[in-house]
Amino acid sequence: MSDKTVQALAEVVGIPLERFLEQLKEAGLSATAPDDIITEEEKVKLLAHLRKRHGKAETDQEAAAPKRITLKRSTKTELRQSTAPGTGAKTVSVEVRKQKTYIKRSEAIVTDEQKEAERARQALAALEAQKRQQAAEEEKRRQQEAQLKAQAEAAPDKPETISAPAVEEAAAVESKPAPVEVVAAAEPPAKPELTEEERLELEKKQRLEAAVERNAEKVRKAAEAKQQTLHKKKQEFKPSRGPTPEISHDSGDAARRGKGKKAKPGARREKPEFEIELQTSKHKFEKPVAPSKMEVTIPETIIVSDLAAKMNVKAAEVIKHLMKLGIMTTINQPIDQETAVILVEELGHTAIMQSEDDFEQEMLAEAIGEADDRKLVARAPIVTIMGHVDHGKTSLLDYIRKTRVAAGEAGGITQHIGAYQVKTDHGSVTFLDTPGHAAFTAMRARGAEVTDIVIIVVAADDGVMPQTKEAIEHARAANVPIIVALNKIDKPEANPDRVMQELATLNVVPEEWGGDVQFLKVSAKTGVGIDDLIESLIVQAEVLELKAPKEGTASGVCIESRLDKGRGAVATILIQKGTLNKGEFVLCGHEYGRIRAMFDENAHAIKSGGPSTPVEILGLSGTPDAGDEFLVVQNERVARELAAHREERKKSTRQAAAQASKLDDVFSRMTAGETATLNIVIKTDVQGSLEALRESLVNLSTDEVQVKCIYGGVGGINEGDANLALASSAILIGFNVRADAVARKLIEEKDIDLHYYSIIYEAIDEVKRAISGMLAPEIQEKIVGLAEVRDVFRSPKFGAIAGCMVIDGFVKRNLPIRVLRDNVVIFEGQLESLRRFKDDVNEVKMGMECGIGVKNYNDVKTGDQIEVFERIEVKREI
Ligand SMILES: Nc1nc2c(ncn2[C@@H]2O[C@H](COP(=O)(O)OP(=O)(O)OP(=O)(O)O)[C@@H](O)[C@H]2O)c(=O)[nH]1
Repeated sequence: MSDKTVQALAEVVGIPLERFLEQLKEAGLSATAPDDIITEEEKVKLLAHLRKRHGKAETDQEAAAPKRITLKRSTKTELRQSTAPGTGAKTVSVEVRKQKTYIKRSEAIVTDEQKEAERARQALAALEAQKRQQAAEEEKRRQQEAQLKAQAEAAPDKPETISAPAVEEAAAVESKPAPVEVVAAAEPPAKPELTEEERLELEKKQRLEAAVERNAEKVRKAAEAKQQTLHKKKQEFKPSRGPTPEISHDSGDAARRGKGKKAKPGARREKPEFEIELQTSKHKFEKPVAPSKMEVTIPETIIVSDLAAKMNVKAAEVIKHLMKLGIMTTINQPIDQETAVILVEELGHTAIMQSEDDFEQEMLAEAIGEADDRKLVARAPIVTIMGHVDHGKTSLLDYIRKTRVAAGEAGGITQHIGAYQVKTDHGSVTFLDTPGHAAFTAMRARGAEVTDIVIIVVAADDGVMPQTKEAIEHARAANVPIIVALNKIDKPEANPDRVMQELATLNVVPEEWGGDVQFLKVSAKTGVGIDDLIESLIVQAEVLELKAPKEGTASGVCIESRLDKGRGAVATILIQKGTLNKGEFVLCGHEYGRIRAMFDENAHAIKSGGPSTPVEILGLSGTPDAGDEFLVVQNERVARELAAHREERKKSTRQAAAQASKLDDVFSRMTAGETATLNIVIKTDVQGSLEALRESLVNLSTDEVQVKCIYGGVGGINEGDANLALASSAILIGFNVRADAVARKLIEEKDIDLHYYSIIYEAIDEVKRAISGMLAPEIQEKIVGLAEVRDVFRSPKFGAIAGCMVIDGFVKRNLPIRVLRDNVVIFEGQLESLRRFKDDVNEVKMGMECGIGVKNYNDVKTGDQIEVFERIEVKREI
């Protein structure tokens, strides 16, 4: 818009010039003469002034009107109230005050937003009015120009006529409406001032509206889509879902009818939105149309229910499939990895075989955090002393400890921690102070191959004895080099040569006779030859090139542990690798903890220990077993998790671990090319049977399988025998002997394959069948009960009657029995009588007392055991 003079503008808006000039003055503009130019800015200023004047008046008017009226009313009433009987009525006056506030509706409902919208609307209207005004002005101007042009063309020399239109215009101005209306008409052009501040707001508003519109569109589309999906799903599920629309319809009715009543479940579905919600949530799970294929990780053994859970199927389903595979299981039974893999693949999934050690290895890698490529240094040999009873094992250990370890110690021997280290000029030797092969084998059975060298102590005055043989066999089974100490050499009756000969017959041949075993003549009493013995140990260690890393985190094995009243769990551990420091977190078996304190064998507190050092540690959560492996871990979390994992693994692999030493498995292992050796541990009642049985069984060896007698002995089966069988993956054969209680527990726990025989041919036949794979129907003996003889009564009518307590299973009148003395079978036969008190009975159960008369046997003694057994035919399957 172009700038105009005051006069021209007064004419345009139709206001007399004087009044216009007055208004300009009021607005504070500089223009005072009719010919002064009014700029755009000034126009805006003027109109703002005019609008202000107009608006204020309105506001004042409105302000005068009341916006809220509050009415108050109070009413007073009297109440007559009767009190206690006979006291008359009481009058209470009650005043009720009511207050009501009326708010002017327009005021009440005009919110800020509405005000805003109103303002924007006004601004918009002003703009439009301004536009219209401009268009009208333009039109008028054009008309005037056209008129002037026409006049100029008609009389070009008559300038007076030019004023004529101006007069007309002035007259027209005079006839213009009242000034108020002028102001009103003039107001729209004044609106541009509003746009300065409010245009932004207007734009904002417009943007907002556009956004709202867009959003509304989106919501509409989403709702449509939802509706369509819902419809589609309804169509899909209609046959199985039943009359959903009807339900919805009914529910609507129910809701309408039952307002205020207890709503029926369907009644809540009145709102369509909610119905959509409900329906969609119902159909969130889409029924899979194709079987889903998943990857199932399978550990070495897995419980049926766990496997089912991994495949998202019911356990019954897994059991059913296992039955199809010919395997009868229960929900809590473990199955081996191979079976599980077959099953998983049959069900269409992918099986991933996972080693139990995988997790442990991962955890250990995290725990140790370093590859074992550490620098190796020479370490002290770890020595175990074995031998027959009273041949001087303890004396030898004591002598060495006294003279070597305690030398220089003020109080002499301080304590026994299960191991100690001896320092010599040539090097150190670590002795495990747990004499006897039982402890040695027990450690081995737990998988701890700790010992580097075994010293077999043989009393030179006594010679080779049963336990000497056992010790030799145990050392051989462990593949550990032997050094023989011919002890008690100080005794006049000592005859080392004879002992050497005896040992030679056992294939322990002295070096001086061309063999490979060092023999040393010693005396644990006088100390003769002890230095030489230690030197031999060091030489042997050098030959073995015993090395271990000295740097880095420590690992090793637990030698022994105990619970101390004041100190808690105390464990002696032998460090095999690295350096152990006080304050580190260790995991030992399934115990763990931070080393609170560490001591050497002299009870001196120490801060660290290197390879082959035995130390006593405090701080473990419990007492680990001898033979448990220990290692340093980074933190308690790793220690705890690994401990829990080990505990779990111990449970689940108990059965699987022992399967390797089953007689039944020999043939399958042979054909699978896995092993060609059948290890046997034999215990018999007499030496004669042992020799006969051992020879017969060893002679069964073929080109394909070698039957190896790890150990044979006379007497009942004890814990050591069971441990040896376990450590050597051997089967246990008891010929006319039985396992004692401790051994039985171990056999049961570790599922060691134990076979009892009373006829040599039976034993030979069974082993023969096992290694040739001939699986004939088998008569198996099953021990059903065991009774202990507590007292023996003599009766003239029945002979000897054993007063017994049934300690296991049950005793049945008509089943065959055996009488055992010191776990050796001394009689086999039948029961003559079975009585409870004075009544003859057929069966007596565990925990009950009874009187047993053994047919044709009167030599029953207190402490004997009566074993009841039955023979059952077992159909064997390939
Ligand atoms: N004269 C003599 N006696 C010895 C010698 N060594 C041990 N003895 C004695 O032999 C007996 C048994 O010795 P121990 O050290 O208890 O024998 P052990 O092999 O440890 O016996 P167990 O622990 O029962 O298996 C003790 O009375 C010792 O004093 C020795 O070199 N010379």
